[in-house]
This record gives sequence, structure tokens and C-alpha cells, in this order.
Amino acid sequence: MVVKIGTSTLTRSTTGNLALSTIATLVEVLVNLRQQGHQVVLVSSGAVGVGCARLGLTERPRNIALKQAVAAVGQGRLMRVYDDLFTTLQQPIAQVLLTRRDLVHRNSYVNASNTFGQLLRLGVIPIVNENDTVAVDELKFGDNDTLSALVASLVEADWLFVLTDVDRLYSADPRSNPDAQPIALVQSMAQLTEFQVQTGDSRSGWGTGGMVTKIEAARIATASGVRTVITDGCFPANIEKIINGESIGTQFEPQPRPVNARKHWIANVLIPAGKLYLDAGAVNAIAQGGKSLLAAGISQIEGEFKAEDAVRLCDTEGKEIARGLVNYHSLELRQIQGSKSDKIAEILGYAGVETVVHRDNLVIV
Ligand SMILES: Nc1ncnc2c1ncn2[C@@H]1O[C@H](COP(=O)(O)OP(=O)(O)O)[C@@H](O)[C@H]1O
Ligand SMILES: N[C@@H](CCC(=O)OP(=O)(O)O)C(=O)O
Repeated sequence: MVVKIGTSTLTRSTTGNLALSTIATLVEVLVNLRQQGHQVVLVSSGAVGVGCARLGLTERPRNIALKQAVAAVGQGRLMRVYDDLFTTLQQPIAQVLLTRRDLVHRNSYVNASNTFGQLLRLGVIPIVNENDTVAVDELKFGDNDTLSALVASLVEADWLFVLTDVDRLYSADPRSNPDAQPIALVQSMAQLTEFQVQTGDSRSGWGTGGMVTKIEAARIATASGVRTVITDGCFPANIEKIINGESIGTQFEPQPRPVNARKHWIANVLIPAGKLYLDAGAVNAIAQGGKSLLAAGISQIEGEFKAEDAVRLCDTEGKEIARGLVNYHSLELRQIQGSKSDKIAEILGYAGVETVVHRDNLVIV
């Protein structure tokens, strides 16, 4: 299982100091779970918050270089605290710092998966955070909710617990809407529209994504077959109760685990760099016929991308119907869009591949 703890739970909002009793209880619970035979990964935020407290900064820095420097200060201190507490209970831990770049390359994704597998077999609890100090804007998770969902998918977890400072998901932000209704179970992501869930952009003083990124995390994780729970981080002992069937927090039911791990990676891990609008015939061939995308079916192209980047495939109205790895650079694709495959060599001056997105690299969303 993967447990994600946010800055709002790890630190006291008034002083910025670590919430030691909460962290100690969490550590005890995770060690208990390990001893019961569960394999556990902890995704912990807090590097920036702890770094700020260490340096006497009273606000989360907006300047990127400052934030990256502060995270470097905080991450070390955070791990020191975790290591002290876990070591007291003879539990080995590991620090795993990831950037999105590490997951968008298939080789490093598979490598990361192998490393997690090895750590878990060794009985270690990996503690994961974004490698804030080197993350660049266009290739970062930005929030640890998304990171935790991608890690849960990577390790094929059964459970993802997103621990935060509210007890569950509500129909609206309970901070500003006292009448907001609690939601105990979400059977499919479509139900969120049915429940008319509003998330606003509210978050705790130190948190990053608010509820929006937690819902996105639930979407990614449940699509990977991971049961996801949003619950109050002040009571880590609830994790055991939830596993034993108690209805605490908000549970998101998982979809069947994807059979094709590579296609799941294309649909959920990669960040699409462009958008291809398809005519009705191409939409039908892809969605109903399971065919590859040919240049003839492309009516419009948005964005700049390289061959092998991920792109969104959309219908004439711009609604995404599929995602895939494109075989051509956007400049080349603009030259051949709408053309029959046997004209590609003549237009480009060399014989390119027949398909723009091969069906093996294409996922219906
Ligand atoms: N529909 C909603 N239900 C529950 N909480 C919500 C909702 N919309 C917004 N929120 C806000 O999301 C906040 C939690 O997000 P955040 O501050 O990023 O926490 P963390 O540091 O744990 O990641 C809550 O404090 C709450 O005010
Ligand atoms: N990597 C950042 C965490 C960013 C983040 O998502 O924070 P939070 O919303 O508190 O989970 C840090 O360690 O401070």
C-alpha cells in the first residue's frame, strides 16, 4: 500500500514546526502494517515546509530557485526525523526522490519499478518525495498527490491512502461551505459530476494542490486498479480500521487492473505535448475498429512535439477520445496531415512510417 501525507498534516500551521505526535503515530502504524505482512511505501511532502521552519521563513516561497534551495534544507531534516523514529522500531527505510522526467522515459520508469520491488522484498519502507531541487517546471509533478498515485500505479498497490487535514471529500469545500455534504463512497469518477462536487482552489496554508489534485490522484490510481482513500491524517490509526472494513474517509472504488502496463503508462504517466483533431472516419476507425491513426484522418494540429511524444487524439469538437505516441515531429505532421499514406515519401522527401500513431501505442480514454 501507498500512504501519502501532506504538509498540512506533517506540520503545525501556527508555528511551522513538525507535528511530532502525528508523525510518530504514523510511523508506528506503518511498522505494524509491515509486521502484518503488508508492503508499505510512504510518500511524504514537507521538504519545503520543514526547510522554511529551519530557515525562519514564514511563507511558502514563490521564487523557484528559493523554493528549490529551501527544499534541499528541509528534505534532509525530514529524513533525519523519519530515520530516528523508524529506527527506534527497527524498521529500515530508504529515501527515493523522483522527478516526472524519471517516469516519462519508459526505461527509467521500469528501472524505478524494479528498485521499488527490490526495496519492498528487502522489507524496507521507501519514503518518496519529488526531487524538488532539480525538478524543472515543464517536467514536475508539482504536487505529491499526483506523485503518490503514479507511485501506487508503479508498484501495483492495492491501496492508496491520501492523508490530509479534512476527514473526507465533501460536495464543496467545508472551510467555506458549512452545508457541504460528506461523501463516503465514489464508485466511479463520473459520480463526482452527479454529486456536483466543487473543489474551489482552497487549500491549507502550506498545502500545494488542495482537493483538485487529490481527486486527480484518485482518478489515476483507480484507473490502475488501486483502491483510493482520502482521510484525516491526524488519525493514522484509521488506516488499519479502513483496511479492516470500517467506513472512514472517502473511498474510491478501483477499476480492474489494466492488462497492458505500457498502455496504462502512455495514458496516465506521460504529459501530452499536443493535440490532433481527427475527422469522423478516423474517430470511428480508432474508437470502434481498433485501427492505427493515419495522416489522412487528421484535420488540425495543435502544439509543438517531437516524434515519440504523447499527444491527445480528439474528435471534431476537441473532445479527447484517445492518447498515443506520435511517429512524426509536429513540423513534419503539419506537412502530411490530410494526405494519403502513399504520398508521405513524396511530400517529406523520405519514406516515413505509414502510421502517425500505431495502434500498439494508442489508448482509448
Ligand atoms: N470538496 C472538498 N472537500 C474537502 N476539502 C476540500 C474540498 N475542496 C477544497 N478542499 C480543501 O482542500 C484542503 C486540503 O488540501 P491541501 O491543503 O493541499 O492539503 P495537503 O497538504 O494534505 O495536500 C482542505 O483543507 C480543504 O479546505
Ligand atoms: N515536494 C513538496 C511537496 C509538495 C506538495 O504536494 O505538498 P502537499 O500539498 O502538502 O502534499 C515538499 O516536499 O515540500
